[in-house]
Amino acid sequence: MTERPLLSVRNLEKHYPITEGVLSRRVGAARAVDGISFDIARGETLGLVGESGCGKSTAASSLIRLEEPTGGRVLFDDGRGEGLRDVTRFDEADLKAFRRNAQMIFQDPSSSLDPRMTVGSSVAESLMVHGMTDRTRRRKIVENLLEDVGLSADDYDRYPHEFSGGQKQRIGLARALVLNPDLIIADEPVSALDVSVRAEILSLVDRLQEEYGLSMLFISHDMSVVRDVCDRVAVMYLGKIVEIGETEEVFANPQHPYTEALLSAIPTPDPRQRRKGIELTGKVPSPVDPPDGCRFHTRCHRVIQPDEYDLEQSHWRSLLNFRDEVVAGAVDVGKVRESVEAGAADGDAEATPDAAVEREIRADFGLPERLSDAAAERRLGDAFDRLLSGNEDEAAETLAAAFVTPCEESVPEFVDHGDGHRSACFLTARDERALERPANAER
Ligand SMILES: Nc1ncnc2c1ncn2[C@@H]1O[C@H](COP(=O)(O)OP(=O)(O)OP(=O)(O)O)[C@@H](O)[C@H]1O
Repeated sequence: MTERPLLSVRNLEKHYPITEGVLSRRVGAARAVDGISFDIARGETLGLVGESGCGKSTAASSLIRLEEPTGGRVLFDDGRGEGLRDVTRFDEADLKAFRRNAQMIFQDPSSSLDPRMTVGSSVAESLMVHGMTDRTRRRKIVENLLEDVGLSADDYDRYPHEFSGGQKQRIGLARALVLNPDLIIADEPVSALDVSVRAEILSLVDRLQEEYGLSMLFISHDMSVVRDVCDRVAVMYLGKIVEIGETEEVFANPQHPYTEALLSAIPTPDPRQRRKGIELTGKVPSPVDPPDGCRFHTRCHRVIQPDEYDLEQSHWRSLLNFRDEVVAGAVDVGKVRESVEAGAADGDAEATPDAAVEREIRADFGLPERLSDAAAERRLGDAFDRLLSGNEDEAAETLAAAFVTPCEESVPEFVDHGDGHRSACFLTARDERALERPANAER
């Protein structure tokens, strides 16, 4: 992106305090947004995508200061010739002007419509708040706008309950556009709508964005929606952006395993284009206690093995899942033993019950009866011996010492893949290093 951005978000943070007791003593924080940075150029749509709970809505409400950010800067060019100014330092007057210039569209359009007000009055309300006293003029502007979003001027005097979900979202768009903003933040604008009307609303958003020269932050958990409307996409995981780049490039050439997993979940009717669905196993972490190192390592299907092992990748993932569960005290050997014994009572007798219990646990975690790597198998066997003889703490210690991924030992930096495509994963960092040769080091 060469031109100066309209919006530049720098290390934005929003941490919610976790409190305890009658005195509300602060005992921790949910790091909902934990240092994200991105730019949006004039006329550009940036998608912010990720699973539910990764911090997308919090990012939106913090950058528009519906909630006060905990840290970072939000730089916005309000067109007054002063260039980028820091929204987080705006006083009331500046904030009012900013909110006129940066509007939000929500998932549920009904929530922002007063059922007792005609839709025309609802849309016209902010014109009045921002000083347009001429009623006839207000009505004219709103009628034109209603037509522009695919409704009719006559709808001005109707009430919200008379409209379908899709039509209400059209009203939401009219409300957002009435003050001629430069930036729209659309938070899951089509997720609550019937599939049949989603495409209509998305193409309307696309047209309006072009027509009004809008910049847009488009929040969605749905990669296929993002592909339809966004010029660039930022993939968010547990409060952090893990990959960002032009939509086409990220879709064609995803660099982060999390992006790859999200893309693999997109249904496609064309069997030639169908990607193999990637099943993410492992613990889903909480923003209150995010994992060390790369935050995705507890679920990553490509989690890196240390040099000392040479295991099938899915077995390495299973080993780490097993380690984490044993360390968390979540493997109930007694229960497995009971179920194995019940099976044996049904005639499926086993000579060595411990071996049967171990087999059952291995199967539960997707671990084979023997790992192909002898050293790893020895250590796993050792941990099983301790676990099955009731020494759970020792088993946990053995596993924690034997199986460590480099992904949990340090935080991956962003790697630049060109044209603003960046991702933060040790795998790509390693590949880039492997490609670097002294001969072209000066490039
Ligand atoms: N007021 C709050 N206090 C404490 N934690 C919160 C608060 N609001 C959100 N969170 C937590 O912050 C994290 C991010 O939530 P957020 O709603 O921003 O995610 P999201 O990606 O927009 O998800 P969704 O699509 O479900 O809305 C979640 O773990 C959520 O539980």
